[in-house]
Amino acid sequence: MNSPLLDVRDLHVWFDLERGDRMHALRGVSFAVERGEGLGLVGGSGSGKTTAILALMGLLPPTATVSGEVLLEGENLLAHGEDSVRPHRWKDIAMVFQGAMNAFSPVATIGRQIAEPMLLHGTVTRKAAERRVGELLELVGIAPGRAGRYPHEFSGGMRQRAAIAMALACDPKILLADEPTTALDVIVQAQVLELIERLRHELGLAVVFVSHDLPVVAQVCDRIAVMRTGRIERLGAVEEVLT
Ligand SMILES: Nc1ncnc2c1ncn2[C@@H]1O[C@H](COP(=O)(O)OP(=O)(O)OP(=O)(O)O)[C@@H](O)[C@H]1O
Repeated sequence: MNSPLLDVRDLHVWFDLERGDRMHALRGVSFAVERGEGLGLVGGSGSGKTTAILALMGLLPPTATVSGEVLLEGENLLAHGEDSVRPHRWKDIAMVFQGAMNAFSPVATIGRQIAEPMLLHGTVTRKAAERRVGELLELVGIAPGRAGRYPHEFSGGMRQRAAIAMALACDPKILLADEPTTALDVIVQAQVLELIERLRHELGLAVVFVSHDLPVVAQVCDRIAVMRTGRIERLGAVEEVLT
């Protein structure tokens, strides 16, 4: 009964390259994440961190072949391709993309961009979406009144908070955050880390925190997985891995 929230088993990813070559990017990755837990995924450039979390979201490009199991509360998101993952994407498992703070369109307000996915799903009225945007902004420490502002009126740290708010729109159980503090200065980075920490505690949100920066990850995670060339080389409590 006590199964983990997320249980990743023997995950492999191959990318088709030109001339029929294939690149074996993930080579049997296994890890579990408990409810409310913070797991850090660290490793150098090209070690497979982004590939791993895109595989969990079912968002790899069509050139990718995936094998293994991604069990979310016991249900395998890889069982039947897109049909298996679609009902859970954003609703149960959500992601903040690398560089998300720079991914907002310059021509629409932050509030509209956060509301857009909710309106597209057609599950909420415009009024309810507006209310939810206000709640989400408040949750990440942005005054709801700022929903009508444009991205260029926000600092980098605020745009990153807004990107996190957007990922939380459907109240997921687990958030995958790809380098959420890279490109922020040290003080703002600390504020975003603090936010993620608070969300974990307030919402009982599990977080997979992807970074190349071990000390940063150590601040907000319970356990750390160290990746190298498509494999998890070490996995353990923060103190264990740091020593
Ligand atoms: N679409 C793709 N087609 C071919 N190879 C890819 C593709 N995406 C990633 N790769 C390769 O897979 C390996 C893992 O890349 P990935 O982006 O997951 O690493 P990463 O650990 O997230 O690195 P970074 O910290 O630089 O983002 C790399 O060798 C990369 O070149």
